[in-house]
Formats: sequence, structure tokens, C-alpha cells
Amino acid sequence: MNSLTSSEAELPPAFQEQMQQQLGPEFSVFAAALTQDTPVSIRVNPEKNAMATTGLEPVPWCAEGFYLPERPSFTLDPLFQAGAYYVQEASSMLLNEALRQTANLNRPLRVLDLCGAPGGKSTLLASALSRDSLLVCNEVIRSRVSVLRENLDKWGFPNVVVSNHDPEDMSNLAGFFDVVVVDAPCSGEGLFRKDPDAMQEWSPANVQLCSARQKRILAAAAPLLDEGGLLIYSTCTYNDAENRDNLQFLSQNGFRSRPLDLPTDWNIVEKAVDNAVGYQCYPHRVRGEGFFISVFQKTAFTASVKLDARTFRTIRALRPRETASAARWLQQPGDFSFWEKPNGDVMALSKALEKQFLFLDSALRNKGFGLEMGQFKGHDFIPSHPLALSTAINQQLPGIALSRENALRFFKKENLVLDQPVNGWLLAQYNGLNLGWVKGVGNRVNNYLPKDWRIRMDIKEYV
Ligand SMILES: C[S@@+](CC[C@H](N)C(=O)[O-])C[C@H]1O[C@@H](n2cnc3c(N)ncnc32)[C@H](O)[C@@H]1O
Repeated sequence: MNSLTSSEAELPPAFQEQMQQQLGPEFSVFAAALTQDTPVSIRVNPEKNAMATTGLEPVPWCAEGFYLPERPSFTLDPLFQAGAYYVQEASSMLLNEALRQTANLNRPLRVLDLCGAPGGKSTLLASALSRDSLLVCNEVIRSRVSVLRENLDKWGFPNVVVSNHDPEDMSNLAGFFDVVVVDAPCSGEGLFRKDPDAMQEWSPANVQLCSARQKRILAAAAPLLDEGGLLIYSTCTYNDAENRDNLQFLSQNGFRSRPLDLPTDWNIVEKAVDNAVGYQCYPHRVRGEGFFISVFQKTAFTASVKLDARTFRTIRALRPRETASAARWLQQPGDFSFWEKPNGDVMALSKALEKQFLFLDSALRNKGFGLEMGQFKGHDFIPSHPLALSTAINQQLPGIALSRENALRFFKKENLVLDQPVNGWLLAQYNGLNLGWVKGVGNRVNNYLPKDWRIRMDIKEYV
């Protein structure tokens, strides 16, 4: 056995032993990599196209992924606040390549991200799918749903449903999905460098708990897929009790493994068990953290789902005058139908997906769907923050270009004072990107950023 360096000595002994067995002579290089800084990477939003990437090193397996030379303050970047990019660990962007190689991304797909918060995989999926696809993003822990919702609002893809269910409570959706992504809660061994808390929580007993929990989630996910549908299982761990055991579990329960063809110079390790194969990123082999991914195709018979719901449970269609008034806020209003919730929120639903939304409305209890547009108040329409960030917004609406200082003041929820008087609803913009709404009243503009979106940190220097 190798002698331990001081960095290795901090790793839990049982973990060291397990990794020595798994990696053999590579173990010391692996342990040394854990003492290095974590690479910083982002994935740009192709629909917002506002982030300059010239000169940045690309992430090999994701066309939209880039490494940054150092970690900036993302909170103080108006482009980050407006959804121009998502800060995502590079290895986990391998989902992009897995999808590209196994799914037909040119046709409309129904996709479920079952363990969704905070939204890294969900936003990746939103970019990879065709515009007429439907993305259901679920998170079981209620307190984590708002961050998922916020990240999806920033990303701006309109055909999203956010739900809050235990996977075992979703059996009404049996056979509905073409793709289910299970980015499972795991022992987090791959995050020891990035998140030292993950190391404190690690124990062999916790690994067993995680493995069993993952099996339960996979067992609940399996029936939700249509026959031939894809189940993508990923973790940020190296543990065989989780990764390998669950590959075996899926291949013995109505799924066939879909191998990927990954260039050898990506240095990603193929791991096979029985007839199934998964792919492991190690931090000493790739510029990224520990991540494991595997794609399966459902072979078991599945009865086809009937989309026979005819009416929404609580929302009502807008009247023609209201529809005309709501429609002017969207670039292609003809693609949407317009609805009002009992609380007065107006929403737009893609007409192409109306049957699916009807079905989801009847099948899921805790969900929010469609593009939230705002509310009628007397003769005015108060547009919503998600509308400002949506890729479906009317691009001819008036806007006001803000300096970086004013953009940050906007995100501090200050009212802005301008040289020129302005009136009415305006999109606050930075580098051509919408940040949110302001309303001009003479030389002052009232700031309509929702309170919850406000930057809380003190800003010492605005410029
Ligand atoms: C690895 S994280 C997901 C990360 C996310 N996919 C992303 O890319 O940003 C796993 C998620 O599973 C959720 N989770 C925990 N227990 C769960 C369970 N029993 N069933 C489903 N999800 C669970 C956690 O709350 C967490 O949000």
C-alpha cells in the first residue's frame, strides 16, 4: 500500500482504502489532485448570447461550456443575474454529450428532470432540447424548489413545469416521458475538493443509505418512461455501491445499457458491470470534479398514456380583449394561449403542448407551469419578472440601457435617477440583455425587481 501524504491523511480512512482499491497506482495522483484548486466553469445560455467567450478554454464535451481563468464574483455580474450563463462544474456537463449521442434532439421530447434543484441539469436540458419540447423539473425538498424555479426563470425557456413531489408520488405520469434524468442524491465523494462539508458527511453507512435511496428513486422513475425511452442516471460519486450496483439494478429491471463513444483523450473512465456501462470522471484525469453517468433504454412493455383531460382544473382562458392585451408582450403570440389563475396571475402556454399541460394539470398536485406573464390591475398590465427574462418576450418592447453601476443598483432594488425623463414600462437592460422591469415616472424609474431576487451582499464598488 502507498504511504500517505498530508493531504491524503485528511481523507476518511475508509474512503482512502476504497479509492486505493479502485484506482491502484493512480491513487496518489488522485489524492494530490484533491489538494488543487477546483476549476471554475460556466455554461452559456445559447438563447441569450450575451457572454463573450473568446479566449476561454472550452469544456470538451459541451459546446456551451467554458473554463474561467479564475473565480469572479458571479453575484456582482449583471449577465449572471440575467441568465446569460450558469455556473456549472465541468464534469457534470457530460450530460450534454450523453444526450447528443442517445436522444433524437431534433424532435419534440417530453423530458423529466426528477432530482432537479438547484437546476444545473435542468438548464442544460432546456438548452439541448428542441423549442417545442416539454421539460418537467421536479424537486422533492420543498425549500429547494424556489432556487430551481429562479434558475429556470433566469434561463428563460418557456415550456417548463416545476413540480414538488416525491418520485414515488408521480405514478400518475406512467409512460408519459421520452427521457427521465435521475441526477441522484449521493454520497458526494466527487465533491470533496469543491465542498469539504461533503467529506464530513461521508461514512460507509451513509453510502449504503444513498445506494438504497437511489434504487428507490430509479424504481419509481422506471414506470414514468415510455417504452424505448431513455433513463439517464448520474451521481457525483465514485462509489461502486452506488454507481455499479444501480447499473446492475437497471439492467436486471427492464432496461438495456446505451454505451457512449467518448474520445480517449477526454480521459473519462469506462466502467462496465454485466452488460451495462457507465462513465466516470476523476479530478486527476479531467478538468472537473468526480462525476458518473450512464444511459439506459427502457425495453419493458409500457401501456401508452392517454392524454384525455379536456379542461384545466383552476385556470380560465382570457377573454378576447384581455388576450389581445397580453399578446402584445410576446414575440410570437400566435404560438401561445393565454390563461388566468385564481390569484389573477396571467400565464402563456405553448399551444403545441396544450394537451400535455392539460394532462400534467390533472396528474400532478404541486406544480407551476407555463410562462408567468403578470397581472391586470385596472387598465394597466403589470408584467412579471420571469416575462422580462423569458426568451419568448417581444423584442420590440421599449428598454433602457443601464451602465454596470445602474444595473447593480437595479439588482439592489434601488430606484434609479436618470438624466432624461421616461414614462411607462421599460425593460432594464445591460449589454443588450433584459434584467427586469422598471416603470418611468418623470426623471425617476421605479424598480420592479421582486424582493426575493435582490442582491443582499454589500456592494462597496459599483464600477
Ligand atoms: C445531486 S442533487 C441534484 C442536482 C441537480 N440535478 C443539478 O444539476 O443542479 C440531488 C437532488 O435530489 C434531491 N433528493 C433528495 N432526496 C431525494 C429523494 N428521495 N427523491 C428524489 N430526490 C431527492 C435533493 O434535494 C437534490 O436536490
